[in-house]
Amino acid sequence: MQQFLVTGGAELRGEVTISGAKNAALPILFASILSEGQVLIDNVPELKDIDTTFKLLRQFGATVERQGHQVQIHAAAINSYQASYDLVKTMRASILALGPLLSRFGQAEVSLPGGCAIGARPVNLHIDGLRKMGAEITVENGYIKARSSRLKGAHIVMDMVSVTGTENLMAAAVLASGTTIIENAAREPEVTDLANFLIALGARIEGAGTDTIRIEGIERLGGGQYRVLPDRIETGTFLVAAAVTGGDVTCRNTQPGELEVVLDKLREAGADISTGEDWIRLSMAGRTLKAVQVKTVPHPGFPTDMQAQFTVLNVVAQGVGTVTETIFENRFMHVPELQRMGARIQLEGNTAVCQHTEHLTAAQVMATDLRASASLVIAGLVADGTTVVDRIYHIDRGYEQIEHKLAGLGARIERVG
Ligand SMILES: CC(=O)N[C@H]1[C@@H](OP(=O)(O)OP(=O)(O)OC[C@H]2O[C@@H](n3ccc(=O)[nH]c3=O)[C@H](O)[C@@H]2O)O[C@H](CO)[C@@H](O)[C@@H]1O
Ligand SMILES: C=C(OP(=O)(O)O)C(=O)O
Repeated sequence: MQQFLVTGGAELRGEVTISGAKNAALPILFASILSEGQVLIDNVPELKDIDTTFKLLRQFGATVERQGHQVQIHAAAINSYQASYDLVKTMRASILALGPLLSRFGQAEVSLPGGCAIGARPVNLHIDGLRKMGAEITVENGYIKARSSRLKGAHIVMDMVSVTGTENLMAAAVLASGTTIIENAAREPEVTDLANFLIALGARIEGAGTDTIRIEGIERLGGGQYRVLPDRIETGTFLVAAAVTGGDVTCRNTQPGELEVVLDKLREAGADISTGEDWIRLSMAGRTLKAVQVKTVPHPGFPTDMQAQFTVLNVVAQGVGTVTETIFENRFMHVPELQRMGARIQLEGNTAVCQHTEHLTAAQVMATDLRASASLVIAGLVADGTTVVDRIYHIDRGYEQIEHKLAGLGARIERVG
């Protein structure tokens, strides 16, 4: 099994190019099933999760061709409607096949994704919404089995804000008959990106990015081209890495407007931040890093996908900081690993109370999920000695070439095994 060896002590300096957003590329790739034509998608990151999505799309019968960050998909001839457990278990976002398959072909069988390290992560909202649109759905032998004649537009009020739930229902509604209104919809930029992709293919969608989305169903969706938005979580991860190492890093090919809360928290932590249309520069320039209080909430609030990284920031910073997780019930698996590196963190319910730790020390630590892994790498960048991060297949799910990008900024990091 591969590991990262991270030797602490180097200040990160220089420029890094941000990849396309995993969490936008995944729903967009799955939603291309809705189109009878050829779809060309650009800025698709090279990630394990994207490879898994290609495998699923090919199993359904679509043709998928990738050239670097460009992907061409043709889903004219689908001949299988099943997303099997062996692939779904490696990537929960496979649930995003459900709405598009059902909406275009009237049938879908998707393995229940099950829980993961960060929580139970049920998919009841996806199922309830599709039922409201007329689907017959049973859950048997670990599979969601859905059938329908043409889906019908519906008024859906989501009980909770769900990102992939909103995406699945919005995508399904594109080919439904009549109008669908989704209330209490997720407002994440990735939801808006999916809507913009579908609109580029001819869909009629209004309100994406607000909590009420209105979709007028159409008969068929044509081909088209689209460019995936930059990854705001990858951007935030590099900015935190720059901040804790006392560095000066410019992220290129990103969108500052998607990261407002994260940038505000970094400024509050003492970083000097400047931005342009598609870049963000963070400079510590001898400034003192100060602990901050963060609480995860749906967009436009502080993203749960950034809390593990801010836990490390708070440990390195002066003072006492808190990180409160309100989205997932078990997203603190990085805490015991950071404690093994000497981090002074106490868990009080859903809050991690972080105290300034003068010296983090290298240790062998284990990645448990994607962002937890990123936080361990960041901790390794400031720890005394060489940290060994195990099970880095988690990090490969969502960070493109992280070791090369970090090394380009002066980090001492090596992939072994
Ligand atoms: C591929 C992708 O985009 N993943 C993101 C997506 O995950 P994902 O879309 O899976 O997360 P959700 O927004 O659905 O989850 C939010 C909360 O709603 C609950 N819930 C969700 C659906 C449901 O049917 N029932 C239910 O109870 C979840 O357990 C969780 O407590 O949004 C999360 C929250 O921003 C991010 O951390 C993930 O990176
Ligand atoms: C939790 C994440 O992804 P997923 O929903 O695919 O598990 C993430 O991107 O941090």
